[in-house]
Amino acid sequence: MRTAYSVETVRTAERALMARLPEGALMQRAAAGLAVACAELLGRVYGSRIVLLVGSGDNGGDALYAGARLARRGAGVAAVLLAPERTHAGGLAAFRRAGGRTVDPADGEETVLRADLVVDGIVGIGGTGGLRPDAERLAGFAAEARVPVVAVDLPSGVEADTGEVRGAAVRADLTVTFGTHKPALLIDPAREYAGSVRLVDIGLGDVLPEEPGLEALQHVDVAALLPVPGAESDKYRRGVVGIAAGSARYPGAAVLAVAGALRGGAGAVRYVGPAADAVIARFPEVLVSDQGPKHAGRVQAWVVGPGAGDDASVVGEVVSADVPVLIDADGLRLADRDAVRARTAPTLMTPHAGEAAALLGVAREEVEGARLASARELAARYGATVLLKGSTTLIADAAGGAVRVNSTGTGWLATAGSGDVLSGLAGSLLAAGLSALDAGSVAAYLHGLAGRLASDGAPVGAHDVAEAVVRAWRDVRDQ
Ligand SMILES: NC(=O)C1=CN([C@@H]2O[C@H](COP(=O)(O)OP(=O)(O)OC[C@H]3O[C@@H](n4cnc5c(N)ncnc54)[C@H](OP(=O)(O)O)[C@@H]3O)[C@@H](O)[C@H]2O)[C@@H](O)CC1
Ligand SMILES: Nc1ncnc2c1ncn2[C@@H]1O[C@H](COP(=O)(O)OP(=O)(O)O)[C@@H](O)[C@H]1O
Ligand SMILES: [K+]
Repeated sequence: MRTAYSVETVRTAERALMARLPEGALMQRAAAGLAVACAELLGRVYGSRIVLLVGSGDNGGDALYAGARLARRGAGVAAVLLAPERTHAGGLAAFRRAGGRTVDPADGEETVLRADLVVDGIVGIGGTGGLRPDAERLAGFAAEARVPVVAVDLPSGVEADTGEVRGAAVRADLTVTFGTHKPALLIDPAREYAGSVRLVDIGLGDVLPEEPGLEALQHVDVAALLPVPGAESDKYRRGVVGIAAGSARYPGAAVLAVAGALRGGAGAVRYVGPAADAVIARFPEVLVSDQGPKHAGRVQAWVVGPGAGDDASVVGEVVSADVPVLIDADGLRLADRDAVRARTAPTLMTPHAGEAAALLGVAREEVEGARLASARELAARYGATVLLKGSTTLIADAAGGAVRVNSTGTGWLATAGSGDVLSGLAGSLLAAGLSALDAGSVAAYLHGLAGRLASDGAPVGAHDVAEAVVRAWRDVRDQ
């Protein structure tokens, strides 16, 4: 499991750890890891030109100590000091002792343009808001120079706790982060600014609380959650998932949701709705009914909404069922909030940013810019687990606790109908007995991976993604 902690938690843990260690020890660990990462990126340290962008806090201190290490290995290291009189004193002294030179910000452009590597030590977890104008100017030179940029702890200018980017921020190729990931390194849009991320162990693990703010499942975690039939299993014990989806206008949504459901581990898939002919023609193994959900026979979970059109009665019937329910697409619009809140069995809602925005009464951009807060808010309002789709998918429980984040996907998944596959897949996992949080996060993980496998860098259709779920499943199982 990859985890991220909030700034407040990191600071508390750092204080606890620092109390046990000699002064400056943590910063030295951080700087040592940072220097190693820079050296690896450069390939050859001796004779290389490195420019440090140094802010007035400890983030700049890390950069200076790492710069000192690199200077001792023969690099030519220059530091552009944004606030010379408030620069980390110990770091600056060490940097100068090692032969590093300081540069006035006025000469920053020329220095940065000639660099082989730029180290962004402007601001880390102490930053708020986008970069200030003087810092933005320097970051602009680095972008212009097209040299590799290594961010210290975080790309400067992003909001550490939320992944929001409210103004200018550094775009890094690599971010070397200390002790633990910060939420911004896992959530878009900030995640995109971080480039690849390397975690340096500074000993924080022992003092961080058990529950993180954010967690990202890895192959091994997903493998442990996959439902596997035992010797005594039969199709009913494995779970039956009901799909109430599709309409005369959108029969394809039903087919795609069923396609996802067939690959999610349930023992049987029931379909109810007006697209039964299309479903059965494509998947003869599905039990179809043209009666409403109440008359469809027993299921262990329902999926309602994909391509459903305007039939609120079906959504109402499903929402009143006493089994786990996944609500997607049109179902989100049609579901009565009080009825959802009144449910006692788990509810998983799967909006994309536009649907979440409509439910929250805000603009789509607002949700896209503040994904974590939006997912949490929606979960609280509906008393449900919310899976917010997008380039990074977030899954938040109403009760709070760690929010799951998934980034296995690819932009190629932004194709019509791929969300329908996801809802069927997640519904099937719900029927197989996973909690809403686990079903949502395992489904997002497999769906994202399936998208990558199916696409391999080329366009895919949603049905390709559904078919590739089996390969994703095996890939996870065989890790
Ligand atoms: N604690 C530890 O044990 C360890 C901590 N470590 C390191 O310390 C970092 C945290 O250091 P920190 O607390 O000094 O804050 P930091 O991120 O340098 O920022 C504060 C400065 O930024 C400025 N500033 C703010 N916003 C800004 C903006 N938008 N644009 C521009 N500037 C802005 C602000 O200026 P001011 O408001 O004071 O004028 C202030 O001077 C952490 O990320 C990690 O790298 C590691 O060594 C491991 C051990
Ligand atoms: N840029 C992206 N990177 C990764 N995954 C994405 C991206 N854009 C969309 N997706 C994923 O593709 C799926 C699209 O679902 P959705 O928006 O509901 O589409 P549709 O309604 O057409 O089925 C979601 O699983 C979403 O997380
Ligand atoms: K930084």
